[in-house]
Amino acid sequence: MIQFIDVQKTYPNGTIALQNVNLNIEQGEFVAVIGLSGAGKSTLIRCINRMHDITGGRLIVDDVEVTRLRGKQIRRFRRRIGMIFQSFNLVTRTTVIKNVLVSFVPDLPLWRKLTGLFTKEQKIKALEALDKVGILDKAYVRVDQLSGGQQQRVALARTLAQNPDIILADEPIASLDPVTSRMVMNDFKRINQEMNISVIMNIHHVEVALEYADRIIGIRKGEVVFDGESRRVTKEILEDIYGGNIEALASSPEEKLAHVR
Ligand SMILES: Nc1ncnc2c1ncn2[C@@H]1O[C@H](COP(=O)(O)OP(=O)(O)OP(=O)(O)O)[C@@H](O)[C@H]1O
Repeated sequence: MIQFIDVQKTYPNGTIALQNVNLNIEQGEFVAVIGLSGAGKSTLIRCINRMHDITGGRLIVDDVEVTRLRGKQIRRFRRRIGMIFQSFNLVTRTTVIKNVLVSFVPDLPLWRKLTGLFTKEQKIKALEALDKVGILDKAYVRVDQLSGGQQQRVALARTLAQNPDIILADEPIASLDPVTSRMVMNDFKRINQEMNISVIMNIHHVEVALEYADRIIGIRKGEVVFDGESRRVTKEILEDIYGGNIEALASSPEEKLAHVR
């Protein structure tokens, strides 16, 4: 379980990114964090694996007080938490399988990871992870020959090979077209349901968030202004989260917000 207790985050320049955040996220939940640009979505997600340090309150992940972790403890802790970025963060000039194998040697320098020798067992695990996201046939293809959606699946496979309890996804579909976005979201959903991995996703596409996530956390100016099941989200709630400006959410709000009552 992930617990935010009165969490505050103020950046060194004085920007208050999070305030009074209280949340409990159970193992296996699929949570989407939504809100305007600058609301604090990324900060909230990145505090969970200590990419950012909170400046007030407490953050507890499965009984571990995250702020108390030091050095190696942080690295060990992060191995249980996969992270997916908008930009995929892959080494594009090498093969898919090498990118996945990287997850087995998190503490080595990059050049060792890429030249490193891996055991048969690790290779099998890497191939299994690629199979889970449907790109086993691309294992020996160079990453720069893949589409954006396929690259995001490689990133997902790399995270899966790490055997995480939690996957944090920071705008994972922001650079993908709508069809590919759905394929990647289907992967997230399947992984969440079949492997009971918690997914906490920061996402701009409200209609996708409502369709795929079980729970929505709405953030405005660093505060949680909505926290509840996706099916309970109404236009009024969206107006509250987005400061009354839901037309700005989409070029065609009627279509995009079709799931909202
Ligand atoms: N490293 C930083 N130093 C100072 N201020 C920051 C830093 N990172 C983010 N901020 C500020 O903190 C606030 C929250 O930013 P954050 O990136 O969490 O928002 P967001 O909701 O994820 O936005 P977006 O959707 O545009 O990515 C913003 O005002 C932002 O300018």
